[in-house]
Amino acid sequence: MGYLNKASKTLRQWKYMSPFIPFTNRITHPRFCSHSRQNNKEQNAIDLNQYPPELVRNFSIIAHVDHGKSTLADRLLELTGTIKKGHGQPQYLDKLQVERERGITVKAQTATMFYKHSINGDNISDGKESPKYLLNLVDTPGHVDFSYEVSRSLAACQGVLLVVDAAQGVQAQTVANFYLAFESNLTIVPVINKIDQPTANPDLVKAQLKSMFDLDPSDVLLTSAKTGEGLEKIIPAVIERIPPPSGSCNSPLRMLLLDSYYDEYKGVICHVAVVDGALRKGDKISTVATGQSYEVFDVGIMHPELKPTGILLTGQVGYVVSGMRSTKEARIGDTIYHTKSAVEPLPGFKPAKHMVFSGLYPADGSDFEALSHAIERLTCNDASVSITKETSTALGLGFRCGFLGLLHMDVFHQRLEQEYGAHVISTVPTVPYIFEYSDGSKLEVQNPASLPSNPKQKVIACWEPTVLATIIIPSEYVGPVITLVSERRGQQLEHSFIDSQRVFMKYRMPLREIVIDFYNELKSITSGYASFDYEDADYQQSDLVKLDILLNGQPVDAMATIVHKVKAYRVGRELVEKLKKAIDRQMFEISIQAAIGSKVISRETISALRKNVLAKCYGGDVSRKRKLLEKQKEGKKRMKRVGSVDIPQEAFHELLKVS
Ligand SMILES: Nc1nc2c(ncn2[C@@H]2O[C@H](COP(=O)(O)OP(=O)(O)OP(=O)(O)O)[C@@H](O)[C@H]2O)c(=O)[nH]1
Repeated sequence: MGYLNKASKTLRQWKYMSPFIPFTNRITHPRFCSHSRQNNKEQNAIDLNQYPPELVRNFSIIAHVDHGKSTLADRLLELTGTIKKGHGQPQYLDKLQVERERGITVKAQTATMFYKHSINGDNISDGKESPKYLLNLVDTPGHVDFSYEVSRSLAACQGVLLVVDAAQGVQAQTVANFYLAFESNLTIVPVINKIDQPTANPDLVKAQLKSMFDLDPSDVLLTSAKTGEGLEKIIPAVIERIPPPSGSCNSPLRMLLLDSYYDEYKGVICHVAVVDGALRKGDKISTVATGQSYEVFDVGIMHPELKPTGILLTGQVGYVVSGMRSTKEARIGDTIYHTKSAVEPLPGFKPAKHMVFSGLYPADGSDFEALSHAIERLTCNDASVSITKETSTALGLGFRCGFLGLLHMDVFHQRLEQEYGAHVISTVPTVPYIFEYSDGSKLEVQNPASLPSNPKQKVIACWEPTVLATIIIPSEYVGPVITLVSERRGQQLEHSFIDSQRVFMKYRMPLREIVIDFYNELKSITSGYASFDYEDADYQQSDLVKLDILLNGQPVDAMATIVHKVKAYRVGRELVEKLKKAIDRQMFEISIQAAIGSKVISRETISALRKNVLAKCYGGDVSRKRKLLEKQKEGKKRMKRVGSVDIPQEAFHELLKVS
């Protein structure tokens, strides 16, 4: 997290505080124009014509979570004068609330910097100045759920700074990110950061980098983004080791669409990398996906805020504002070209793979329209979520959403609540299963409720998605970790020592087993020392059953889940026990049952009793009584009535914890 997140947050805050100005009025609106006038001045200041591809370097900072990417990015921005010194430390107050609270980066951010440097004297002996380089830096998220952001960012780069914490050494996301960069043929500049820490052991980390990735210890840079030690060597290394972009200046324009978001004043803002040719303000451009033509109203760089330059040239990374009305028109990975000159599309990206699905319903059924609006706006800035409408007998109208992982799902919920004030109930996350029936038909199931409990056709086979999981731990925790992973049906594929104290393990595991609480458990049994990463693998055949939850004999579709047969009894019992604790006593007795088909496998009963919120309120303080009743009314908004049973929102949350 760092200044780059702050810059995008400021832009978004400004957007939400301002009254809506229709798109068509934006170009002539006084506020828009004064912004443009100011930007025109800046436009004069930066002439991108001075930066042919050989003076451009595009690089990402990649690392395991918390190894210091964003802090290092802040320091590089300060060093190049892109931001003022001192911005780096207190930036927390200005970041996205969700990122600040969790201390993680969620979205990759790009910034352009300028730096004077001479490579081996660069023939500047006859009094000429060192050439100035244009550097595009991309700060990426570290968490596994957002590795899609990392792989997209790498498409605009020719090299990476692979940052490793000097005390923690190589961790699971270091391995994953190294291979992402390596497979994309990028130049890797290894950086050992946090050398100021008392437990730092750079020599050990150098040895790990050599043994795991064959990186030469003499190429490793040592830094402390905190004290500033060693930072001066980073940019020269970027310029000298990372090659310039290789596109052709004389070919027709081809730009890769890296990301897009919606701004109420400017409309859709696309982040692009110019692969070939040049783009100018006023040009007519089209996208390969839609073929629609747009005029370029504004083009520039992120410095780190949007700075118009009127032009973007081969190898440069920047932003484009055209007449696009929705981010749906700006498909990430698409190729943009000059409308009149047809081009061969760029390879683009693999589409984001949704690993986890969950239902999202308004806590108060009458808020469906508001939730729908909030989701639509949020997905404009997070295109990696898939959304389809669905209906639940228990919860009414809602949405089935696909996420990149559980953290991504949590972040999406939190942003819906914090940025749009939407109160939602989410159903137990599930993974996409495949069921095959005796008539040969196959059904992909993203919502367990859609699977008939007593199907007409016999199920002859079920498949579940698996992942290749990487776990790195100190050797003393090997025993407990092996026990945990085998309880979660993992098959060991690899087990090796990184050095004398740490072990690298690779498993094939069912995705379902890691989405629910696996990482927390892994952290807790290893006193927080384990690091974990996964990539998706194939489907495997598995013995799966649908587990229904019934309240007073009525199945609650939103609580249905699919589990492995051997775990069904334990999961059924735990679900029923959790629900018993979470549902308040009501005026009548409530039976809670878990069932497979028509067979009940677990049951609990909540005895009848009215919860009297005024019970502890002695005497006649009317205002206090009123407050309690109001609070109860507010609480009821977050209740769902299934049949005659009121289910609090927390009951749905409790179900998320049963694996
Ligand atoms: N001692 C020390 N702490 C550092 C250094 N660099 C970063 N930190 C601290 O490490 C923590 C994580 O730093 P970030 O820059 O947010 O790490 P990150 O890799 O960007 O984290 P994610 O984006 O969530 O993956 C913060 O508390 C930083 O202040 C360093 O060189 N020395």
